Amino acid sequence: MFSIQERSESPDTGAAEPGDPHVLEVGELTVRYGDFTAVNNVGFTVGRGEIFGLLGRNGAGKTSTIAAVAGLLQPAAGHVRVLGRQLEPGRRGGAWLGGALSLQPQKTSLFPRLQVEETLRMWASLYPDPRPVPALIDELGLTDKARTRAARLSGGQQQRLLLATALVGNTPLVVLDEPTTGLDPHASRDAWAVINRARAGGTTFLLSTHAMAEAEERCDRLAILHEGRLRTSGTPAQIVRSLTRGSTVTVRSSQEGLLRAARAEFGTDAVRAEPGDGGGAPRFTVATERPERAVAWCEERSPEADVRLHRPTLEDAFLAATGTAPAGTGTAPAATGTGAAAADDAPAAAGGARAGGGSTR
Ligand SMILES: Nc1ncnc2c1ncn2[C@@H]1O[C@H](COP(=O)(O)OP(=O)(O)OP(=O)(O)O)[C@@H](O)[C@H]1O
Repeated sequence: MFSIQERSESPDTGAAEPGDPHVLEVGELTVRYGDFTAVNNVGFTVGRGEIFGLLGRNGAGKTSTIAAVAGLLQPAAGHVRVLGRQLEPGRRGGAWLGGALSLQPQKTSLFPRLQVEETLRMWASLYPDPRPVPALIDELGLTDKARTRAARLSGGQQQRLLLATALVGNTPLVVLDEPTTGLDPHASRDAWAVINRARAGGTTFLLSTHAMAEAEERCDRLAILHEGRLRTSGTPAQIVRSLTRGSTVTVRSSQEGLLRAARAEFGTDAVRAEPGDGGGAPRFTVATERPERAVAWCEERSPEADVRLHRPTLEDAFLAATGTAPAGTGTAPAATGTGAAAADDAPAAAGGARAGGGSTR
């Protein structure tokens, strides 16, 4: 999280240059704090109307990247272009104030004595073409709190107010740092509905999140940062495909000879005995492009077996990209890169579209 207190008085935006398809272009971005490099040569682009998510472990450099994009800190190297216009070196927050970009502030930036509506009117006054405040309050489910002071809101309500302060600017690019953290599932869904409506109107989003399921479902493209470097980027499906081994069937059974029979049926490379986990019967996994067939085979051979099908998720890919994945999750070694996962032909077996083409570095 970050503060938005540092900002320039001088607007620094301009129309996108003809032929520039990107609302945001980040190139070779490096952010240092003293001797420490928090962001190391990171580059990505975000197209008009996209929702682009930044993922990474705590301390990976997401907030530092966002702060540099918003012009809140001066990068040690690299460039940030918003609507085709490069932020001038040394100028902080220029694009933000000029109406090209708005940024979700952190909770400590709320004035505790200002009411919800007052807060939003104050933020709206900073932008050239703000959204109508009452409608936004309604969209975010804060109508009955419109005259409540910020300090009296619950944590989740404050989070919704912060999202509203970013959206009220009606800017082409909106930057959100963990927008749904602390929201209950209903509020989170409402927040995404608001984001999606803004996107349908042409707004572009750059956001950071730790919510893997949300990122997989809601973001058009993602970048995973690891220790300040860009580990991989692409659509959620591309990233899952490039970093996981495809679907895995886990079988727990004491039946004599089942492991040997499974190896004969599915191949020795596909069947892996798993170390004992203290949970009773021995386990093995079958990595397969046709998991339903493997499930049916195991259940027929060993009716008492505990057979579970695991389709790879973005969380598996994230774990593979940023650390060690637990056994049996079907993750491929991180270094295997694009195309490591086998495509699932059967629709029921597909853990998402198998688009391919994600870039893994
Ligand atoms: N002002 C600062 N001075 C020194 N080091 C900093 C400063 N801000 C961040 N860092 C360091 O830079 C690294 C990246 O921090 P950053 O806040 O960008 O990570 P993050 O990915 O947003 O993490 P989180 O998910 O925990 O919010 C961390 O090691 C952090 O300690």
